[in-house]
Amino acid sequence: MMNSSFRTIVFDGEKLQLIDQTKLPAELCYLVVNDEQDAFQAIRSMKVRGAPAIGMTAAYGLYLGLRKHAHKDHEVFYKELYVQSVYLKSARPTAVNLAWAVDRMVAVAQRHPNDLVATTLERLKSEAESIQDEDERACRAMGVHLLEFIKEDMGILTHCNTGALATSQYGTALAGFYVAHEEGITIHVYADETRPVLQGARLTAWELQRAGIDVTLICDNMAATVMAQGKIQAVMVGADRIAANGDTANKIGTHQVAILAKHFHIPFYVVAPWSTIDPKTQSGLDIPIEERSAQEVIEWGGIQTAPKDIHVYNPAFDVTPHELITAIVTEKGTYHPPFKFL
Ligand SMILES: CSC[C@H]1O[C@H](OP(=O)(O)O)[C@H](O)[C@@H]1O
Repeated sequence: MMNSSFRTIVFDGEKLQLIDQTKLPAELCYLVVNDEQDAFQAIRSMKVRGAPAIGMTAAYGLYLGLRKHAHKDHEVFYKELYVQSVYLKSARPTAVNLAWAVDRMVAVAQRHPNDLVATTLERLKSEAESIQDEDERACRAMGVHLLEFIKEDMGILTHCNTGALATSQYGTALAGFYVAHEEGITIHVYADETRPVLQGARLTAWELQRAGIDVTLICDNMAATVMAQGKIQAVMVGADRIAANGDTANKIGTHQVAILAKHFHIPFYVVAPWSTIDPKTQSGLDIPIEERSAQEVIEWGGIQTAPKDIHVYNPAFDVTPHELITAIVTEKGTYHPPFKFL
């Protein structure tokens, strides 16, 4: 398994700790999550982010939140389970992994309606741990599958952060880079800085540099230039929700990278665990897109970078139409067009 020097989500059976990703790259520090409210805040404020990571955090948050109600009677406990699950799912709307993980926790309780509250709590704890264990295995498998598309000396452009910080270990698209590195394959990664929250600059650049993988940071508006210069042979990105027809919601700016890749005849790969596929969502038109605060756009680190009271539009994600996607790589294998996830 990957010899990463950090773990994004650490649960010791009692206490949940998360890397506070808003502090990176200046500081690597952990915050403690005590209950569902802490989990909600950590997700909403993007102290933890990345589709699989927010799902795992919500699962643990639900367990920790319900632990406070261990002494309540069965009916009250179940009511609390439903209230907390709805609350946690509302923290961020786009990444389906969040609702998927919470629904999986609720289903465990529903499967054993006659259990004592203490037994249900044990089941919830072990379900949250299973979600994390499965994510770790899925990430490694995605990395192995990606080797089919990664060749020696290749230049690969990525957008946002899809690494160990966004998952339990390895990541999704970045899993391919880590596995290639383990195999002794040299790659040259170009990381878009990813305005406005800078996941590429703050997180991807930090992770890959720390792992000894060759990474070059570029501003988002430089992607066409590096492609035109022949530096990029593949684009690999993650996903927050993949609709039944393959339309993919990912970090804002992904769609324009996909358009550029098509223009320059560069393959464009989406890499995500199976839990990111939402067969109930027919197409990208049905994916809810989170809009975030204007503050993210008009200031950075407390410094004003735009006129006060300027109109701001800040969608956190966009949808890449399936026609622009060369293949979708999951832990189960690689899917080529036409995509049909039922
Ligand atoms: C491995 S999924 C990563 C996914 O999450 C990002 O969004 P955010 O930082 O807002 O949580 C982005 O869309 C990535 O592709």
